[in-house]
Amino acid sequence: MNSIISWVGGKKALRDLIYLRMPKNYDRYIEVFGGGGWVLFGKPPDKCMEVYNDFNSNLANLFYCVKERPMALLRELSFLPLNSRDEFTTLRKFLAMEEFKSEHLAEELEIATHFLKEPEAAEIRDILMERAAVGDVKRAAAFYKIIRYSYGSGCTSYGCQPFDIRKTFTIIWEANRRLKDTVIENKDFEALIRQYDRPNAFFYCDPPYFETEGHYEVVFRKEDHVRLRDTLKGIQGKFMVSYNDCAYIRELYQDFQIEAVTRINNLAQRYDNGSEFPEVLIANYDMEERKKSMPMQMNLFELYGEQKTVRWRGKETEEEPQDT
Ligand SMILES: C[S@@+](CC[C@H](N)C(=O)[O-])C[C@H]1O[C@@H](n2cnc3c(N)ncnc32)[C@H](O)[C@@H]1O
Repeated sequence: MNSIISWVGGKKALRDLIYLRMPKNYDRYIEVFGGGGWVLFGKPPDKCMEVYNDFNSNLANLFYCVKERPMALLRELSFLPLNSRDEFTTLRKFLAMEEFKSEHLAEELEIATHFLKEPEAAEIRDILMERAAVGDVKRAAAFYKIIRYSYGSGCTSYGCQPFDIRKTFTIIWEANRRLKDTVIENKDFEALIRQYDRPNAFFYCDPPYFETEGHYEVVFRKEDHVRLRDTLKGIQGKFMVSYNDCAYIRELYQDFQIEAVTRINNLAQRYDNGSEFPEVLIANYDMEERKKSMPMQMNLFELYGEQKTVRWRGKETEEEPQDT
């Protein structure tokens, strides 16, 4: 199925290539940089443990509410018609907390600060803030509308295309069923990977692309690319990372299997028919293992957007001619 939202960097166009390159066996699937969750939504639920994570608390809260509070979310959405720029601006302010007042939260924080000494007070404040971050139906509805109505789902400018949000209710119900057994997390990638790492874990990582980090609300610095590589380097489980194809990322992951793939560039496609975007898939296991165990005709999948394969042999890499 499709995700309930478009998301900058969403992997709709790449996900068939990704499924083919996943490990044959794993007993927990963790989507570390969840975003719109396109890869997760496109595959049948894993029988094993499945985790969706994103450090953006609005996103994690939205998916949490779709999973746990679908009725309340739908009620909130149908009470909130939004078809004008003014309403869009109001919702943005609401999300930026400029107009968001949770009386109970404020009171709880005040009590914690008044009656406890530091560092205990800080610890309790963190717990309260973390709890407030998920399960907030009003915020989830506002965020969902912002995405649906903003230009290119970028959440910053009004898309000017009036449409009835109630038409999307069916997909919210579908998503509710799809997420039934999925754990929703709102953590920084390093804490998440450490928490879920086991020998049979599989982490799919789709971080902000190198030099396009600014497209997201959550700050991702250049050092974070190195921190991600270092975290993954030491894990017991398997990982796959998707990135834009560039020298910096190839150098950073030179000790792993790197495969070049291309997909249609959705934005450029509007102006330049047929434009493709070069990307890489990187893994600490053999990405061919699933394909090798499939019947020959499955290789038809590879006709989609594939340029060349770089095979990984320990530290040595070797370019192979294009698959035909
Ligand atoms: C390329 S997008 C993921 C797109 C997703 N795969 C999809 O198909 O929709 C990258 C995501 O990483 C999230 N992110 C940024 N910094 C993060 C961090 N430190 N830990 C976890 N997630 C982070 C962003 O909020 C963003 O949603």
